[in-house]
Amino acid sequence: MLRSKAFNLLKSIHLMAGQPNLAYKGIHPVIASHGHRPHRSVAYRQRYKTGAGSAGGRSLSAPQTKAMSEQELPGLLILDIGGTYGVQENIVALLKKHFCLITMKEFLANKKEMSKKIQSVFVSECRPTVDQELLESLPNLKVIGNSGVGVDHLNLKMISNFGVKVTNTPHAVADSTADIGMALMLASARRLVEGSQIAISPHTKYFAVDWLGVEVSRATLGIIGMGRIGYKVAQRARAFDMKILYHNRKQRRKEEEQAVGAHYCEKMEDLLQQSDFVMLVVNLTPETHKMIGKKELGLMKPTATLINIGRGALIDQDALVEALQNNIIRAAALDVTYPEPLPRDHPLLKLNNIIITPHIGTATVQAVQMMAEEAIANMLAVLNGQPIPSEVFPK
Ligand SMILES: O=C(O)C(=O)CO
Repeated sequence: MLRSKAFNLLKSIHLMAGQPNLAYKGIHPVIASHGHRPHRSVAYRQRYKTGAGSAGGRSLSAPQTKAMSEQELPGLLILDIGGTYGVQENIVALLKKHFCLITMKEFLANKKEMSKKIQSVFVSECRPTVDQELLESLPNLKVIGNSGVGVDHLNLKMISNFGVKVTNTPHAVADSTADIGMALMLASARRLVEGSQIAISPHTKYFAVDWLGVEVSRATLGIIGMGRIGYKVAQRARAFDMKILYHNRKQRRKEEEQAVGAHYCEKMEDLLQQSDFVMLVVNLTPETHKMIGKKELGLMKPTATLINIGRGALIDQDALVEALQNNIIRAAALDVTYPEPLPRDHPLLKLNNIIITPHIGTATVQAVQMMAEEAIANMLAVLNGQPIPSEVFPK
């Protein structure tokens, strides 16, 4: 119901703007209009009322923003500027067009005054997060804008009890995360990391036959979680002539299934038994926690590879270590682990049939920019009392 409402909304926006209707293809106006260029389309401005073309509501278009002093803009709490957890300078500049930025340090130094000003918090996936103490000290907080799709680091129920909304950025992350899934699959299949290490090592005598890989082309890919990202993975896999299986816990996706020629497996077990590559693309919830354990790994082919671009805790890592050590499965390729990063003495790091990347699903110049834009649009919608493009609700 909600999905179809959102779909119709996006559809009408595109029609209004005289653009081809991309919404049905899963292409969000932000992404569709931006590509690699930081340019806002009319559709984007109308939709999110951030540009000169916006009408009705409180527009934060360039002239109005100019007229407002920084102090008049709604206060937005960010962790920091720069550094490991901080917001990058270009994103700071973007946020500053619409908000009066307050860093955590500034907030803590002057809690009394700052707490009244702060109406929104900008958080990044998996970063130090919003706890009860912080919520209690922000009486005017209305929205937490998460930059990223996964919100498992936020206690949605508790936040909602404070009357605060949470939003995420499912559209902005989809392409880059699907790309990293493909990159991990290809890298693991063709043993790219090992190959690179050998090529740059002092040994000059090496033979490709010593580290044969497996082919991705025409192999069977089992996608667990055919949501927006899973579907994008399937679209890419089609170009490799892969046979695509998928399993969704709740909802069969017939339209997407037909569009990419995927086969639905009602039972995850069937997918695990038949796939050469199994890719996890699901959110972490109590139901999906450790959904891949000893039993599930045991069902996979000994020649199969497990790829995880969801969250680390979807997999029982002890069981994975055992499976990789005993060649129960061929290999694993993980963009996510728990914790992140893994302790340096973790047994997963001692294996040679694994690739681990440091949660870089959305680590592209474009995705970071688009996530910030989507988060801004969400937060402004909440503050302006407008329909919220991507709100996340507690279960
Ligand atoms: O958007 C997210 O939550 C991600 O983790 C992408 O890698």
